[in-house]
Amino acid sequence: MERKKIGLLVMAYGTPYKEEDIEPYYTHIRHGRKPSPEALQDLKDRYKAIGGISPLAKITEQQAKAIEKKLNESQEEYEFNVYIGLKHIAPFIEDAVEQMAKDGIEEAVSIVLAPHYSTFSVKSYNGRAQEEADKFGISISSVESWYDEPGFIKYWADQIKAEYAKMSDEERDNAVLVVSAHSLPEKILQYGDPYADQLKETAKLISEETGITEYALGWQSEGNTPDPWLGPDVQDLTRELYEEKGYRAFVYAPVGFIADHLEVLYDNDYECKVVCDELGVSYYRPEMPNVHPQFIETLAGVVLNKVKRDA
Ligand SMILES: CC1=C(CCC(=O)O)c2cc3nc(cc4[nH]c(cc5[nH]c(cc1n2)c(C)c5CCC(=O)O)c(CCC(=O)O)c4C)C(CCC(=O)O)=C3C
Ligand SMILES: [Fe+2]
Repeated sequence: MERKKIGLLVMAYGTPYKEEDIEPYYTHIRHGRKPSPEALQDLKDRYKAIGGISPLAKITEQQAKAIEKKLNESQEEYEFNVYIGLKHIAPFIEDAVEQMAKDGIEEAVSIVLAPHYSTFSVKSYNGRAQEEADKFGISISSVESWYDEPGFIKYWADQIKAEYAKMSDEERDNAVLVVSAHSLPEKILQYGDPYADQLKETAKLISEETGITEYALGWQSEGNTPDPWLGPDVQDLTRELYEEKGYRAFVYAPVGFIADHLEVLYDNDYECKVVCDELGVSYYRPEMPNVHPQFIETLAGVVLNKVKRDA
């Protein structure tokens, strides 16, 4: 039987490919307003600190390819053709949809490489994809979130347990798990955005799966704007937890992200580590999902279920 052709739109944040891309990328994030020279230099310095440029571009591509491969191996009804569409750098979401149209794709499914839904993130990705697809008469069904998928929870639970296994007994008895996601402006809560509740649910499921009851929710990587952002920030939270509970080991699980990139390699591995070093406590950070088979299988499953449900 001939397989039905489906476009698989994998959307992600995007990252500069080389140093010269940093300014236009940052300008795009800021809705077309150029960053100040100081802010630009600060961002360049952070990329330099993680090795010059982010490994994210390569990882996003590997993830997209791996999901496509897994999907095409796991069933015979559909043939998935993957397209990467990025939010802040080429190939933009619109470029990917246009390419689908050129390739004769009529039906597509999309997924964002971020687990939690918010009006700031997933809604805007899906909206851009939908709008472009309408121009070409492509029908796209979009996955909205996958923060509570058992395979995703199991991924994190396994990695977290592996970190706890590295601890001395003394550390393990005095350890805390800090579960975090990218902060967003606090005003999202006024509109009933599910983002914060979804992070809470991810943390609860991980706690149930690992049996770790000492955990706290935090937010990280907040932007440089005058309005209030969701807190507590993971660095402040680290100090607070240390002062109030005297924990000796901190395990950071940035579950709002799924790859090694700036927010994890700098904001966790450098900034949180500095605080831990200052307090004299140990720093642990489980490996990010990247192309771990358990993780890829989970996302492929989510996509396939979406296609079957909407078929
Ligand atoms: C919710 C969310 C996710 C997770 C969901 C998703 O993945 O969609 C995410 C991921 C990412 N964010 C990334 C990079 C950046 N985000 C920035 C700034 C901002 N992010 C925001 C939100 C998010 N961001 C917001 C509200 C701003 C402020 C904008 C403003 O000014 O109004 C800035 C500007 C400088 C700074 O603030 O640091 C940079 C460089 C990278 C790539 C890292 C790499 O290259 O390795 C990734 C994966
Ligand atoms: Fe961001």
